Amino acid sequence: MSTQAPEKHSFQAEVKQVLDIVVNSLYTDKEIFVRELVSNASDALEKLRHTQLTEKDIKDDNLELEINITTDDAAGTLTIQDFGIGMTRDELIGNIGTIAHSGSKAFLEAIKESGGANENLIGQFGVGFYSVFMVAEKVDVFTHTWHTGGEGFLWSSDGSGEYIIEPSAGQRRGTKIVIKLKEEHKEFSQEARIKGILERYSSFIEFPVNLNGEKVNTTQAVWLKSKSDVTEEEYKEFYKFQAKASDEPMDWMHFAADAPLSINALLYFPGHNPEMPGFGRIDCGVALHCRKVLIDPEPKKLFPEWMRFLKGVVDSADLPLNISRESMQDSALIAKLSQVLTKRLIKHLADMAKKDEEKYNQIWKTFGNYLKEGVAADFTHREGLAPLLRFESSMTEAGKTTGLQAYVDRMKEDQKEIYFITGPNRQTIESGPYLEGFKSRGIEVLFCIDPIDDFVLGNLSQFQEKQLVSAEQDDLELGESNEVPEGEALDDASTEGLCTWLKETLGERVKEVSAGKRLVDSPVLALNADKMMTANMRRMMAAMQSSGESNEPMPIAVNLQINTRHPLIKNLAAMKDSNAETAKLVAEQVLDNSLIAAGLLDDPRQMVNRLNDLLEKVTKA
Ligand SMILES: Nc1ncnc2c1ncn2[C@@H]1O[C@H](COP(=O)(O)OP(=O)(O)OP(=O)(O)O)[C@@H](O)[C@H]1O
Repeated sequence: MSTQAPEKHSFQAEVKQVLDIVVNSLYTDKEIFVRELVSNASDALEKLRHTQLTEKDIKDDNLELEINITTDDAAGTLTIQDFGIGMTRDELIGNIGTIAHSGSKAFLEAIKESGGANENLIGQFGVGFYSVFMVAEKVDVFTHTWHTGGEGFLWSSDGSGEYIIEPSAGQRRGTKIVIKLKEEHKEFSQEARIKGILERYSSFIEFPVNLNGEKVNTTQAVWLKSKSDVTEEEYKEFYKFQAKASDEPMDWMHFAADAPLSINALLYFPGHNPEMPGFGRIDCGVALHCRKVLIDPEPKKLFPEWMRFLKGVVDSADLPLNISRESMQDSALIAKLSQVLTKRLIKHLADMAKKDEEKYNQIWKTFGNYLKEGVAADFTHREGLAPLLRFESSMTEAGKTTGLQAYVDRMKEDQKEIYFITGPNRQTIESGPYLEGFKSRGIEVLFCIDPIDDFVLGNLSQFQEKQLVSAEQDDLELGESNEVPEGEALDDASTEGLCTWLKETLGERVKEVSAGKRLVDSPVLALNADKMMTANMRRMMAAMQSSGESNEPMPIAVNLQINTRHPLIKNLAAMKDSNAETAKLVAEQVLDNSLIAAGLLDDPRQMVNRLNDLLEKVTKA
């Protein structure tokens, strides 16, 4: 028997804030608290089942692993009891008096950012239990931990700011939550109301759920059934239950195999991207089971990092039941599981891309960034993932994409490389000078509009033994143009003279100046002299540096190609001898124009002053 007296505690400041939001504004749909508490009860039973595998001194070991719910509309109460793991006094304080999860702060910020109520947030940040205070006048939590040596406690609160904890003798193992309902929410003490909710939310709970002594769920593991026995509705409902989601899944993959491993997997593509910008990486949301017993709800090594957006369940009868989460991390079995499932998922996507392009495009729009991350970082599956990449290109309509395979299929026989151009959007790429040399030769170019695209293609480096090459690169062999260029070109001597003069005049700012074959309409083109770094990589590195201590612009090395048919270049060739002072200003300006088109001009101030000088000269006449 304990000698501890009732103790009053204050909720942690953050809990008070969370409570305030949860109670006053978060949910319009009050009934969600039932789902939260029943799911906590189920988690507690799951933990107990796991503990039973390794521990001996389990209190009330003969108790059924079940959830008992009772309603009492005369008293206006609802009681949810499980014979699960229970809580010690410290666990009570740690789990439901404070928010131990670092998620609490993120939750509060997410609420602020999203501008208020958002039901998706609650599951993600683990404030589930507190939802009970939307409907409760008072909540009593009676609990006894699983260990025979432990004690029973009562935790009690009206949710306003404080709670009490006192010893409570005669408790059975597990947790019993007695909810005294607010007058206006008495409906939740009616059996019919609760039954309706349980039928919707609890049908997938792995333990019997009894309402006033009658079982309401049909204990079933959807992932172990054969595909033909599961309806579309069941798949969707199971997703909502498993991922604690309120949206519908975009797609799912239900897969069973006996060799090389026994695997049953049900993997979902959520209805939206679960990773919110600014909130860091999410953890893997696919739970690992062994013959229906939960081994780990968020196994770290089950999948490569880029697959973290998936939800669902993997069950393998080959896993030892008592495998610990730690030893699981290094298990060869897990590595094998991971390999089989990852390959299978990639195949699922490849099949979808072939059979249902529209659906695949939707998946690509929402989860494409994860697949790109896979290509960039997952060496093992890079080759499998590469055909799944999608880009706009010079041969697609705006907003439509193409894959690398389709690009290769369209390539002309003499084209050896796959080309890509980086830019902030399609319009900028199309109006820039880089594309014209490709267009005039009928060569397709992929548009890298997402800042990480050229990094991804750089890492992939080749597709079907064809090099992936940035169109900014200087030494491209594009072959002869199909278009007959207009106008006379400068003769060789004048061209050489102009190139030498430009190099002297522009000094360190250019590495080489030459007459280029790529240009059709533009006077000059700045080409990347640095093979290792595209202009976009340079921009990204500059952005990283400017957020650090150094603000020095990164050195630029460009090779300048001139279009010897362009009137501006021809005029300049003459002007350098007749009016050297103005010609120098024009040369500098022409270089800056090409750097702007390349996205390489760091500081436009000098250019603005020079333009003013030039305008002054023009307006004088
Ligand atoms: N019936 C229960 N038995 C044992 N422990 C419980 C029970 N209900 C809650 N807890 C403990 O309280 C913690 C907090 O519960 P809460 O519902 O607020 O968040 P959570 O369940 O961790 O997160 P989420 O709701 O996102 O799953 C749980 O992690 C668990 O440790």
